[in-house]
Amino acid sequence: MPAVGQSASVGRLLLLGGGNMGGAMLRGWMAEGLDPATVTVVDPRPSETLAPAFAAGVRHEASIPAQPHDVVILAVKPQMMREAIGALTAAMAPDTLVISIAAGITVAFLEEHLGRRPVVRAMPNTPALIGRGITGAFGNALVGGVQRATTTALLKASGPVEWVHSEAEIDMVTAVSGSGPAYVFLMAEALAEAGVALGLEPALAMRLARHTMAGAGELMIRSDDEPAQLRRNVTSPKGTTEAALKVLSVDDGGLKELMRHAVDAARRRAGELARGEA
Ligand SMILES: NC(=O)C1=CN([C@@H]2O[C@H](COP(=O)(O)OP(=O)(O)OC[C@H]3O[C@@H](n4cnc5c(N)ncnc54)[C@H](OP(=O)(O)O)[C@@H]3O)[C@@H](O)[C@H]2O)C=CC1
Ligand SMILES: O=C(O)[C@@H]1CCC=N1
Repeated sequence: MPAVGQSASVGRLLLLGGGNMGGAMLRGWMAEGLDPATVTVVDPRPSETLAPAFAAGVRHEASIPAQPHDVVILAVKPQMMREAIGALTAAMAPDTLVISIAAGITVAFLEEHLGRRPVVRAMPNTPALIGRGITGAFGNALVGGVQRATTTALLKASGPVEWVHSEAEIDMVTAVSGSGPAYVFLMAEALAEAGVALGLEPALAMRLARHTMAGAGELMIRSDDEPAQLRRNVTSPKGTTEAALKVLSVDDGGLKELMRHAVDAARRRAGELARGEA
């Protein structure tokens, strides 16, 4: 799969929503060599982090331009989607590929408002900001090999792309990896706060927590061992880790059960967003 900058098939690209995720994706494409002149960002108030992209030649529009694009990426909040895509068909041809990253927004909703066309639901996550994300993707029946290759070329600038077989799985991906970075950051906050409670100086406790989370994360990616084995490697019999893990109860309930509840709440929330609940 060529990098997006070498892919001739991407064509003219319209990014609707230049916020956190839209901006992160745009920076990834530019880092991979995508020609800035092929990209238009539509956002009345785009993130300031997009200023270098605009300076490099990415076009900025406050409203949807009436010129057809080959690929449209929807990166506005789910609650804004209906309003934001109202005039979008003016920027599309019948075969324009639509890629939505909005949590909960269904293929059926997009087909209803944009017509029957190739539609991909994708779910990236914020480590995309540093090219270390992971994205789940699902395409409707009109997404064939060409559209799949274009989508993969665009999404893999943020990290690996995992195509799933059913749309329901996208809500599950959202709950696990889309929202997942927040769970990791909460764990870092909790670890640092626990260190402070023991008596460590706060800045030191936070450095210890950040590096521990980041180092353990990197080890999980680079090691051939499963996370459970990496955990066992830290846990000396009758040692300090064992004492802590008894409190976290890793094997029967505890953190694992809490995580199941949390992830299920995220998945159910995706369903509420799909039903248009605020
Ligand atoms: N943040 C995350 O971790 C992830 C988010 N997502 C999904 O990505 C999407 C965007 O999220 P995120 O980037 O965090 O949100 P942001 O609020 O950072 O970005 C959305 C951008 O869209 C702009 N906007 C609002 N209305 C319109 C409109 N009518 N036309 C064009 N642009 C508009 C917003 O402007 P203004 O701020 O002025 O309203 C903002 O700049 C969401 O659907 C979310 O579900 C997916 C994966 C991870
Ligand atoms: O919280 C949200 O709804 C979005 C989708 C996944 C991560 N952030």
